[in-house]
Amino acid sequence: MAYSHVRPLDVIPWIPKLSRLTQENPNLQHLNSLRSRKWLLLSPLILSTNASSFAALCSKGSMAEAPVKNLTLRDICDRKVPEHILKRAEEVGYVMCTDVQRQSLPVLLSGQDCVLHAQTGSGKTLAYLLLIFSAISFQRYAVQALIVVPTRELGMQVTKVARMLAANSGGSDNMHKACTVMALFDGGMLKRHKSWLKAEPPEIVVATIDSLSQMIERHVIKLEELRVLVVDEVDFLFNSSKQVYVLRKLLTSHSTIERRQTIFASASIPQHNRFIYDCIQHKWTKNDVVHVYLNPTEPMPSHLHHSFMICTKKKRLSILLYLLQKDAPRSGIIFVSEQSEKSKKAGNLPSATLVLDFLKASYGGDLEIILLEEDMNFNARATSFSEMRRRGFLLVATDMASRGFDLPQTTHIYNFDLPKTAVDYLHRAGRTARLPFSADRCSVTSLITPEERFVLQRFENELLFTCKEILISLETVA
Ligand SMILES: Nc1ncnc2c1ncn2[C@@H]1O[C@H](COP(=O)(O)OP(=O)(O)OP(=O)(O)O)[C@@H](O)[C@H]1O
Repeated sequence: MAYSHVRPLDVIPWIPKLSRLTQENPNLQHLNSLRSRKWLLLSPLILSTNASSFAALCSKGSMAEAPVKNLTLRDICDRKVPEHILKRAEEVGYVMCTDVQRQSLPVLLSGQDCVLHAQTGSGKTLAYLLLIFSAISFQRYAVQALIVVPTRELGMQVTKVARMLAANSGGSDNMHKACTVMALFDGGMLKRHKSWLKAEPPEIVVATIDSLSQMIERHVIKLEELRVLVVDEVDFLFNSSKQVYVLRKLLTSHSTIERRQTIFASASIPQHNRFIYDCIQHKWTKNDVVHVYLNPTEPMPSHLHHSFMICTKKKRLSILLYLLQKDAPRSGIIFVSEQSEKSKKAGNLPSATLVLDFLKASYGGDLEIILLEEDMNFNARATSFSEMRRRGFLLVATDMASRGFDLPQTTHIYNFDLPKTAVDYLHRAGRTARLPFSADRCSVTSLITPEERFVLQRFENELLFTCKEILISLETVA
């Protein structure tokens, strides 16, 4: 079901619309009864469509059968998003709306603040970028949209999509100024950015919190003209003790809710009702913020297949090799945990090194073996990232690769080490099954010890999925 759960507090701005609709149309009378309940289920998209189509949806009683399912991006964005941006989106293959785009774009384009809460790989990035292109002026030299991201790699991806859409924004007649998108990530380029920001401020900035805070402190970036603020992977940023202070300041002191539209996006917002309450209380968003919440009963894509294999720590490497040979992934990610201080002191090798060295010595397949972890320097990380985009890969990575990475050719995820939390599991799993209209079955396989079975079971209960055990005779594995 594609409805959003909204508390009475959040629903206040919608009530007049609801009562107008029910007066106009007797089919909707039963909705009145909902008002007396503690929870109200309603869809912002439905409320923004006309009364008769709303009635049709209600009488069918299911969004799955709704006629609006086949909307194109143009149906929703026409005359709101500049024509050349829409054309460009179509050229690169963004024609039909994904579910989250269908539900959120009417809300976003109406100017309301929004919490975008939908599965990994559902297309949240394009939804907020289309809003940005509708809200900024291409003729003004000022930072008008800011997208805050947790990692440089996610930032590079968002920048790439934004630049792709903005290509040709200057128009063939050269009459208009082209829209510029600045990537502001830590990594030694900040000097050049400083002059750029002063001389010719870009319309859109994509930034990590650290670099942004440096630019704000030095008064290099000016946010007076900010129209749209997007915080991507919002739960991650609010959870990080390093980032949360700057983020709060950005939301309340460096810009104000009256002048900007605020969008928070993530596939996981634990205690989302509490979060929305906080958004309003702390004035991170306006009071009528809309929570667009898709698939609450299915937080992960349905075409994802989950399995696990029980083995001892000693056997894990050879089991991993066995699985890689059996699965023959198009591309795959092997997630390992960061090494603990205790393990470092004991002189053990980190999982990342163990797996990398083992695969380099024994894999023998066609895929490129690549490492990506927090401790790598900027250049090494950038090289790994661009290599992954060029060919099939087996990426060995810590959880830094679990948020927002969009590598659609990834068909298999392996949890060499089990993630710490269900939210981490969800984001790791979300690095596959990312092609919105594909029916390919992708998979997540966890290698666990017998003692870890109950942890995985807890994730299954929390994320509402079932994990199947792979049973093989361990003797068949070298
Ligand atoms: N309308 C569309 N038509 C076709 N492909 C789309 C459309 N919208 C998005 N995509 C593609 O879907 C993939 C996932 O999109 P995106 O990265 O925005 O997901 P997300 O919701 O931000 O996921 P995550 O929560 O993991 O960051 C991308 O490869 C993107 O190009």
